[in-house]
Amino acid sequence: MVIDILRADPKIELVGCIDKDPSLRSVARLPVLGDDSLLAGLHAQGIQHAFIAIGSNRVRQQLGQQLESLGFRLVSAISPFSWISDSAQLGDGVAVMPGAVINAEAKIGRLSIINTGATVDHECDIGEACHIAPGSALSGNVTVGKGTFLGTGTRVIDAIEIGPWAMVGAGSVVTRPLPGRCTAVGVPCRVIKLRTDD
Ligand SMILES: CC(=O)SCCNC(=O)CCNC(=O)[C@H](O)C(C)(C)COP(=O)(O)OP(=O)(O)OC[C@H]1O[C@@H](n2cnc3c(N)ncnc32)[C@H](O)[C@@H]1OP(=O)(O)O
Repeated sequence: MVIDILRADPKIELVGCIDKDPSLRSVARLPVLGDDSLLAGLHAQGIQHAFIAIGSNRVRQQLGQQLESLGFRLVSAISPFSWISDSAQLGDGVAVMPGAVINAEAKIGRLSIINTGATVDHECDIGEACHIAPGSALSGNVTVGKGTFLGTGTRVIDAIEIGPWAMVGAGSVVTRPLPGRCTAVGVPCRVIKLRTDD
């Protein structure tokens, strides 16, 4: 999906993917150049930009720090079929997939994913390395802490606060604040686990 979006951007020339699987030759017709050990050399050869297309919020956040410490700048992959308000603010390295809508004065933290058809309404504040899965709908003034995952079709009523590294099950309707590092599911959404991991 990210390759499709980046290919549609005339300012971007894709040179290849990095992957830890040595048997992988290409992804969506883009060659796999090798594993992470190539990164420093690629940067030295003049490749200045990278995008991290990894689903795990924690791994994406860690790789973001690693790439920036090597000197890469993180580009964003914004689908031309999404809609983003002029007054919204997006951090570096975000993915905004087709059909996503980001409304007025919303903030999207670096390395977050706003997936297919998800809507983030006015003045929402989404932290770093979050994933708002397909078809989710966040009403106005919702705050989502860093690293949090909202499963497919999550609904959140307005002005709710969800803590960092939370996991919200697909189809949940969040009507009360949720603590950090919880797993919560259902309609209405209830906490079923408090975790120590990210
Ligand atoms: C483009 C893309 O593909 S983006 C990826 C999109 N992916 C998703 O949206 C996946 C979302 N993931 C889920 O909903 C998962 O079920 C999770 C994260 C909530 C599961 O968390 P786990 O900690 O593994 O929970 P587990 O599977 O053990 O289930 C615990 C209980 O919650 C229930 N449960 C799990 N998910 C849900 C859900 N979405 N809604 C309601 N109940 C649920 C289970 O039935 C189980 O109930 P039981 O104890 O009565 O049997």
